[in-house]
Amino acid sequence: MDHVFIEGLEIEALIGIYDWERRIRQPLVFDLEMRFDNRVPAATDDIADTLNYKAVSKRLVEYVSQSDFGLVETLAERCAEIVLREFDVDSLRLKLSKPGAVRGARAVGVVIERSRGG
Ligand SMILES: Nc1nc2c(c(=O)[nH]1)N=C([C@H](O)[C@@H](O)CO)CN2
Repeated sequence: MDHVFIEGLEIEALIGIYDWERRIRQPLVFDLEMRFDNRVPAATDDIADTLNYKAVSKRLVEYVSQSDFGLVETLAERCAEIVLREFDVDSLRLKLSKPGAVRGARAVGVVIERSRGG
């Protein structure tokens, strides 16, 4: 099966469990792999037949920029729900990285895999 992907989408958000984190915005990086049959848009060459990665990115930027969760787990789950509900995607893999959150690590975060209806 094919995928459409978004790699390294950087969005600033209020995120974290510590008091100091509630007063600043931090960069987050999103990587998504969304299952989608690309044969139709390949045959028609029509953007209307695609899973439009620009539209998905725009929606995530809109949502994440105004979010204020404590855990990256919660934000990742909400983002996956939005993509599955609002776009023609049956399943996806989403990696949410929080760069610089742990000294010595380039990034920390979560990877989740979700499908419609489970
Ligand atoms: N599994 C998680 N562990 C931690 C989280 C988190 O969201 N999920 N968050 C923090 C702090 O906010 C941290 O990022 C501050 O450096 C710690 N552990």
